[in-house]
Amino acid sequence: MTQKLIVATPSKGRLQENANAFFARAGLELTQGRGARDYRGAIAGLDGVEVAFLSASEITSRLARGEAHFGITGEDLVREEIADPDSKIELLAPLGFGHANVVVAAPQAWIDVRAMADLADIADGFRARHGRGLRVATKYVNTTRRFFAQHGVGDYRIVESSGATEGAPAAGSADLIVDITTTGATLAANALKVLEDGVILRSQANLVASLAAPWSETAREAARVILSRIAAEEAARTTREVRAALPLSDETLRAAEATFGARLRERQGETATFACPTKHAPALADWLIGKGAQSVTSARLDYVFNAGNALWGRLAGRIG
Ligand SMILES: Nc1ncnc2c1ncn2[C@@H]1O[C@H](COP(=O)(O)OP(=O)(O)OP(=O)(O)O)[C@@H](O)[C@H]1O
Ligand SMILES: O=P(O)(O)OC[C@H]1O[C@H](OP(=O)(O)OP(=O)(O)O)[C@H](O)[C@@H]1O
Ligand SMILES: [Mg+2]
Repeated sequence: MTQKLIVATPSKGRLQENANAFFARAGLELTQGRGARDYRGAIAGLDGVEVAFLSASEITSRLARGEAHFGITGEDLVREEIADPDSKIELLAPLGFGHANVVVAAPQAWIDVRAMADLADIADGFRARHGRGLRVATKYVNTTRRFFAQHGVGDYRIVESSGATEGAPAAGSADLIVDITTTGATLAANALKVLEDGVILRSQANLVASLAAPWSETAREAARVILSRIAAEEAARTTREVRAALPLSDETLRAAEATFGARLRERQGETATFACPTKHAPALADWLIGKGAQSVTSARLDYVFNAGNALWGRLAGRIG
């Protein structure tokens, strides 16, 4: 049987737009089935691929069950929803969007509680005074249990909350919360503060591969092609082709590489073309002018394909 490669991508929420842009940059055009409610699609020009449009949380559980080969989801969800993630999935690449911290936050009015150790200290007295233990509102149940155990906080109860978690302390349904935050605006609006050592995880969206999925020949070949495009786009984005005419000694070339990470790609007469990390291209240009170049150009590249495909190499090593 030819089992297609299933790629799961967010169909709603914070990650959707950025995930679409990520695939588009890599030259992978996602097409969606007829109705707007159809959650299945394809990638233009790639036969062995089926795309599933799902929520980030559903993507995570399908990766764990091996019902999708690739998925885009937040690391926070991977750590929360998958027991022993290292054996079930591979985080192939952080994607630079969907940044959010999972944090422990308490009412600002709790002036004696600044750090996790203070929380451990008040937990016992809290029961004596209030006749019950601390209540923590969260949807990150497993993450909370692990983190509280590491910090010696034992006497508490979790109140599961799937929405408007930040409102729970003011509403009286919990004493503190564990939730995700980016700007901190929602916490501030609810008069909550993050404990000093209360950042549990700095999360971002990742390209995740399932180790449990059926890796047929068809799925492998499609995965190899997709990962080579993704790697080529990433290499292009992080590289500039910098060109200048000037006399170049071996010593100058060595200095360009050592100082700016710029490697000579081609030389024609006095004109040299360097492949330079994007972040160092302006400094390299300055430096080349200092060495006698009259003008320096820097050009973007669409794709840089390399014979070795490190992303695929890593995945292939794990799926055997
Ligand atoms: N404020 C935020 N800023 C950036 N990324 C976030 C933010 N909130 C959540 N995320 C990331 O996006 C993931 C999905 O969250 P999002 O709120 O978009 O999901 P959703 O599809 O709306 O589902 P839910 O209804 O459970 O919130 C989170 O797990 C996290 O990785
Ligand atoms: O720190 P901030 O920038 O204020 O962001 C934090 C908020 O963003 C997310 O909610 P979202 O907007 O996704 O709504 P939801 O709770 O309905 O998912 C998260 O659950 C927080 O409530
Ligand atoms: Mg949300």
